[in-house]
Amino acid sequence: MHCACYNHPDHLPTMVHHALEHEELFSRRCILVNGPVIVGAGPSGLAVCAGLKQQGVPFVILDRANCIASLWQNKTYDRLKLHLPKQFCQLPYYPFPPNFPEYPSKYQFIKYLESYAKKFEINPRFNESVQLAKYDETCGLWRVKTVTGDCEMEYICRWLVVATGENAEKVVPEFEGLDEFDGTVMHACDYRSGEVFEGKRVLVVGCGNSGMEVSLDLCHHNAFPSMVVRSSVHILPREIAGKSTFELATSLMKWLPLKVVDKILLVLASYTLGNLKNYGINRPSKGPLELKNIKGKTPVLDIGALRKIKSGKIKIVPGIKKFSQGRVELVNGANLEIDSVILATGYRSNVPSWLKENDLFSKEGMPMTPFPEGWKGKAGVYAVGFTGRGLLGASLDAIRVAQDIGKTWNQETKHTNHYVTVSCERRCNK
Ligand SMILES: Cc1cc2nc3c(=O)[nH]c(=O)nc-3n(C[C@H](O)[C@H](O)[C@H](O)COP(=O)(O)OP(=O)(O)OC[C@H]3O[C@@H](n4cnc5c(N)ncnc54)[C@H](O)[C@@H]3O)c2cc1C
Ligand SMILES: NC(=O)C1=CN([C@@H]2O[C@H](COP(=O)(O)OP(=O)(O)OC[C@H]3O[C@@H](n4cnc5c(N)ncnc54)[C@H](OP(=O)(O)O)[C@@H]3O)[C@@H](O)[C@H]2O)C=CC1
Ligand SMILES: O=C(O)C(=O)Cc1c[nH]c2ccccc12
Repeated sequence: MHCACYNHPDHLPTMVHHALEHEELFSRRCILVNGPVIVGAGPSGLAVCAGLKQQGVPFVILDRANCIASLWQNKTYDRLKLHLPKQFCQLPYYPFPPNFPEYPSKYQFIKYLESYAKKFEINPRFNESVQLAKYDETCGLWRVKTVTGDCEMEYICRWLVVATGENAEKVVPEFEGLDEFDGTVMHACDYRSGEVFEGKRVLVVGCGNSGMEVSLDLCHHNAFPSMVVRSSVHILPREIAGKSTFELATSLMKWLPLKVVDKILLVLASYTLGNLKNYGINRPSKGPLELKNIKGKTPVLDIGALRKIKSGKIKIVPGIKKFSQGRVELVNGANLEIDSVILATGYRSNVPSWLKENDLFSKEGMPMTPFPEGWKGKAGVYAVGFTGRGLLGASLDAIRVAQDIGKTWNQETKHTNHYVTVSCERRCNK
């Protein structure tokens, strides 16, 4: 079998060579990486790579998709714009172009990410899905197994950066009778535009930012959305008196405890939005920032859905009991005739399915230690972009991780000039 060694350092411990000469390892193509392997070429992975590039640390970055930022390119609706003002969404070392609007569109954001990858010469290996990553104590290195097309690969490296995101997989709950339902059923990640739903009665399940914005987009295309609010939700205006609510909250947090900031936000929200109970929307008992912190539930930043709710264009309905042909029965006993269902039921991390035996991630695939400490585990494993704080949190993680890896890498290379990149391809014994 083939064994390609990327940037193979001359003085790599001899243990590695022993490990390489062993059993099943050679049933697949194996690559020895001098530097970290980064899993995921979304904003988090790209930001880490930029930091590494600046310090001269070589790396390999992998993505299961055929492009960078696949969440943004392949799994979002056309009308999507960033929710937070641009200064909270740019990645480190390379700001947004000055002509970007306050809330860039997804196309502008993708274009920026593409120029980011180009600027830092980041060339991910695409269509390569990580199936398993495991720390091998015998050689003190990570083994990262991937599948690409019909081919299996194994990367061997000292550092592993997990950047697969909080939104790696769609959540699709089970509903009684949904297989009997004869209309279109799709998850919000497959929704592009309401054009194809014109004149249709659409049940939107879920009232997070996705549910709200899909419902709003359906209104723009003359469809008839009903949105399921099974529990409660915080809706905040995107701006208060012309100033971004997120920015306001961030500034207040510097001076006041979180619970006090939450109180202020709620007073301002009720002043600007009114009492939402009248429309069938209850607020959770915990405040918006507290809930985001403890449950990861993002408050809705309203960009127009609420007006449609108030005008009755978006109907609010309670939880679902069951589906049948052409209809849904709700927990209050009401029956609705519907043509289509859009599941805006959220996303989850996929880390537990591929990262084995580590001290960093919980069984839900999120860091066990809360922000800002959850970025570093033992034995060279790192997490980037799992802070529940969007792109800003990802950037902070990325800076820390790149610096931490860069420090060790450069310390070690100071003693020797051998860490120059020698790319070699060699045949293995088996
Ligand atoms: C609709 C939507 C809108 C959002 N808007 C905002 C916003 O305005 N502002 C904000 O701050 N945040 C926003 N977010 C949050 C979002 O999580 C971040 O914007 C950002 O995409 C996170 O970047 P990431 O690189 O951590 O994850 P992702 O962008 O999800 O990238 C992870 C990458 O990992 C790859 N991957 C996953 N599993 C594997 C595997 N096993 N092997 C190989 N590759 C793998 C995926 O293909 C993907 O390309 C939004 C999220 C959604 C869903
Ligand atoms: N423009 C932007 O910046 C946008 C950002 N986003 C971000 O993407 C991330 C994901 O958002 P989103 O996709 O909305 O997911 P969320 O996890 O925020 O929301 C999921 C929704 O689905 C509901 N739900 C789940 N299961 C069921 C069920 N069985 N029956 C009824 N309702 C159910 C939840 O209700 P419950 O609370 O009761 O569990 C909740 O309302 C968030 O961080 C969000 O901010 C999304 C869209 C646009
Ligand atoms: O994670 C998201 O989806 C965002 O839109 C960014 C975000 C991070 N932290 C928040 C707190 C309140 C509102 C939005 C966000």
